[in-house]
Amino acid sequence: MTALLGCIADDFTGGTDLAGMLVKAGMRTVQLIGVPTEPLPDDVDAVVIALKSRTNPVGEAVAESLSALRWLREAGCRQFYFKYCSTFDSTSRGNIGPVAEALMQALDTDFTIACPALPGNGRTLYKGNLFVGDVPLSESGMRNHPLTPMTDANLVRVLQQQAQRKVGLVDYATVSRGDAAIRERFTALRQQGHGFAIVDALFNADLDVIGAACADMPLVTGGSGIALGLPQNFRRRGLLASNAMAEALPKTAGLRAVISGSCSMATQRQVEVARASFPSFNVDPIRLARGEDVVSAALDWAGGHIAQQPVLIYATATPEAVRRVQAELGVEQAGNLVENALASIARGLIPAGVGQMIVAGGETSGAVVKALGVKGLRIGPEIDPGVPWTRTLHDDGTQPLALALKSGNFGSEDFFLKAWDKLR
Ligand SMILES: Nc1ncnc2c1ncn2[C@@H]1O[C@H](COP(=O)(O)OP(=O)(O)O)[C@@H](O)[C@H]1O
Ligand SMILES: O=C(O)[C@@H](O)C(=O)COP(=O)(O)O
Repeated sequence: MTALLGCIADDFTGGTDLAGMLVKAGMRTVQLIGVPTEPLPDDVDAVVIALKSRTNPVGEAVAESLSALRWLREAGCRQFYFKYCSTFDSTSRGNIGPVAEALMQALDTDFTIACPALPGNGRTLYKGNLFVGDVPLSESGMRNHPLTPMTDANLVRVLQQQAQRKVGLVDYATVSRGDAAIRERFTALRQQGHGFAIVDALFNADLDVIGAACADMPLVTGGSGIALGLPQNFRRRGLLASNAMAEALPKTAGLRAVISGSCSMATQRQVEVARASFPSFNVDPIRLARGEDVVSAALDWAGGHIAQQPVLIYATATPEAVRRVQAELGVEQAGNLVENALASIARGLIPAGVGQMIVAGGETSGAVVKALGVKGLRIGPEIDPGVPWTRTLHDDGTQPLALALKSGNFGSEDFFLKAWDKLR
């Protein structure tokens, strides 16, 4: 059987978030890192190609996404999904608009939705405005994001800045009337020349209805939430069995480490809580910029602790501290220095016996997964909404690693403490 749903995620934590949702909805799912060269395993219903294209130059992001789409089409997928962040992380240049438009053109379709709603994690949309918990996006911690600060909550406006096609809205009054009403509104928007519909959603039940309304769309774009509504479309058509065992993973042994490069508010709190429970090492960007060998220092330090308990290695800092560092080093250089250092530390921890690793932060996860040479991930049980455990798929006979790629803003305060229990 070939895969039904082919997904392109713009970062690696976003990829596992999406893949975890699909597994929860009963699709056997693998996440592939970058555009693969090998054929797809055959016991798979959905495939997620995870790119690191969220903050790349637009041209690169478009080219990589198109190349992923080509592979997914050759693999026989019937519907395609472009996954971006539930907080719509992007800048006025993109990359959500330009990538979505390039995929639409390649798939010869002139209409799609854009819906980052994820009610389970507090991301809801009303009148086109994205809320994070109780506040509009622009008042949430995302306004201080190191790479993609989000300062406008109105997604019709945000997407319109990045897109050539007209952006319209399917508001909650329509969504609450069900999938037929949503489809009617799609038709009306399309006739008025819109290429995108931002779709309101407040509750998980809305995701099912919106998913049903998108059954015939060649391309759907959104956060991981909307994907929850898509497997049922395949089931209705007799293409997908109920797969209660979709999340089963073999056990993975080994020592435990947490690598955190996210500066999001949820991660700041998780780091604080974990620091009270296990040994921690701070990676300071200024020391990195001075050329100090922080990587070796971190690995030497870890060697002294890791046999007894999990270790935490983090660059996570407050918005004020990040601003100071960025003012001194520049946004890009600061980000790259930290990502490279954390990735080298993660690579050094494997020969030290680490077999279970949590990485916090989307860009950070991208850097770590690349440094570890991971080709793909089999998706397993959920730790918290949007964060599943995964198991690495290597093609070089290396020992598999249990890896949890945690999106910056996801997870409960005690995430780094409790996650290991799900591996028992
Ligand atoms: N102390 C710090 N100063 C400056 N930049 C940092 C610091 N710690 C981490 N970063 C950078 O901030 C960015 C965080 O992005 P990311 O890993 O995607 O986290 P999130 O998932 O929270 O968005 C990365 O590029 C990381 O290297
Ligand atoms: O949709 C989401 O919120 C996540 O899946 C995601 O993409 C988060 O990205 P990072 O915050 O950069 O980890």
